Amino acid sequence: MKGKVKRVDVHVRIRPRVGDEIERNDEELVFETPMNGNTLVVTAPKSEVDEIEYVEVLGFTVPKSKPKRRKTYRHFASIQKDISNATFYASAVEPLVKKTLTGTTACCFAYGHTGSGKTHTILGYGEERGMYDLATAQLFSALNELNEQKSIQDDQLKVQVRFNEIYNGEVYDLLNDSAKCFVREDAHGKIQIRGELVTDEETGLTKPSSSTACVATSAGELWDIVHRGMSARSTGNSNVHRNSSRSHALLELEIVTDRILRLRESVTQVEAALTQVGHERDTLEMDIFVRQHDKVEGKWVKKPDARGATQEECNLLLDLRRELVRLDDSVQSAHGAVAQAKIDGVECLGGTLVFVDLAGSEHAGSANDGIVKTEVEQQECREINKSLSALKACFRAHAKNLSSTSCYRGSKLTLLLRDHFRTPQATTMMVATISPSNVHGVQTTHTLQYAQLVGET
Ligand SMILES: Nc1ncnc2c1ncn2[C@@H]1O[C@H](COP(=O)(O)OP(=O)(O)OP(=O)(O)O)[C@@H](O)[C@H]1O
Repeated sequence: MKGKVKRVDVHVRIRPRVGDEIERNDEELVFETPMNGNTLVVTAPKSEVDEIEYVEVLGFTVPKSKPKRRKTYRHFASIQKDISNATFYASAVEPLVKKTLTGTTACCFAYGHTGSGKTHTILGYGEERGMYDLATAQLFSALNELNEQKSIQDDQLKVQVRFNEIYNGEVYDLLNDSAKCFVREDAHGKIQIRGELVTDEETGLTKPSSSTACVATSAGELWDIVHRGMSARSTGNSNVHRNSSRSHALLELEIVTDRILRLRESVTQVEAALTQVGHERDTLEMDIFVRQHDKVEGKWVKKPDARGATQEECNLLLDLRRELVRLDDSVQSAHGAVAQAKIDGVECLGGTLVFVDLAGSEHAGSANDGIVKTEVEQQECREINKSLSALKACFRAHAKNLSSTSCYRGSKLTLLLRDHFRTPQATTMMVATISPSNVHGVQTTHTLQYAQLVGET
């Protein structure tokens, strides 16, 4: 059932009936896959509401229009029914891990309504190993082989993990007790997730703490880190009582070495010093300016008797400006050292695999869809819709290789994904999970409509 490979591949995964669906003996939707398996035709079972009803319109008796029982969805890379996780992995995720091992970025999205099989696919259950597990096993098997040829400890390949949750337009660090984070663009246009401002006791420099990044040297260690994040996701923190099905979870796995991590830390240190000195210079220049001017009707007007800066101030300004130029050079060379270490290292260094578990598709309807919702739930709906629309626009930009970055500003989710999507040769796939039960027919329609829009990019 495999189809053509595109930059954004959408795989539909249909699970068997489970639990209540079997007990209630739910009727099943009929799935057909004509046209090389890229198209899915879904037919709902016939029911009483399908009996033709007649209504009076302008004095004429006409049949009442009904929602169609048979719907067609196109543009899928594959449609897979009742298959094991291992089979799904081999066809849809293994190629992404291979891409990561060439040093580029691969993103894997999971979308579907609550209970449709996202967790079963991504995390697995019991004997059924999930995508995280199978992917990390494949990653570490390749890294261990490469590490055997490396005698220097600093160059041993490891995996750096970041795990964040986006709920109601805010970002939370799942590896730091769900602490709230801030998304910023640094001076080089890179997206950074930052925590609160902290003062370094040794240097006295104030800098934002970065979001937690844990380093794993084996698949077992990585699995423990992922589990820690998953349990933070299900419990939330004391300030925010959120429901994981209404949030997006973003797990980033990057291939690194101690050498790269140390060089990056030195970049952060120099950048913090640059910011501090820049701040001192700006404050001094502003003090001089304010002393020389009066504010008249909202405008700054130079005082007739304004005196220039003192000799001491001039000297200090000169020193600060010289220091800024020196630090700017240091930042450039620190960045250069990181880039060089990547070039000197193995091909896979910097390769990144990103898993995104999207909010349940049942929350992506209209905030006022007739179902009674609290104000918080309506706000959650609006945020989910906003982020999914922005994501769709970014998939489109990604597929067309567009250079514009404006679509990524549409939501925190897309802002966090921006650098991944824009990595040269980055690839993306989405798994849309659905249940065969007719009871979930409406949610299945939502999932497939969104999946089709993404697939046609
Ligand atoms: N492909 C599958 N084969 C067999 N059972 C499955 C499959 N997918 C899901 N299930 C079963 O269906 C049930 C619901 O699946 P799962 O928990 O993965 O849904 P979910 O979409 O992650 O829901 P939630 O958003 O609540 O976490 C589970 O008992 C799971 O084992």
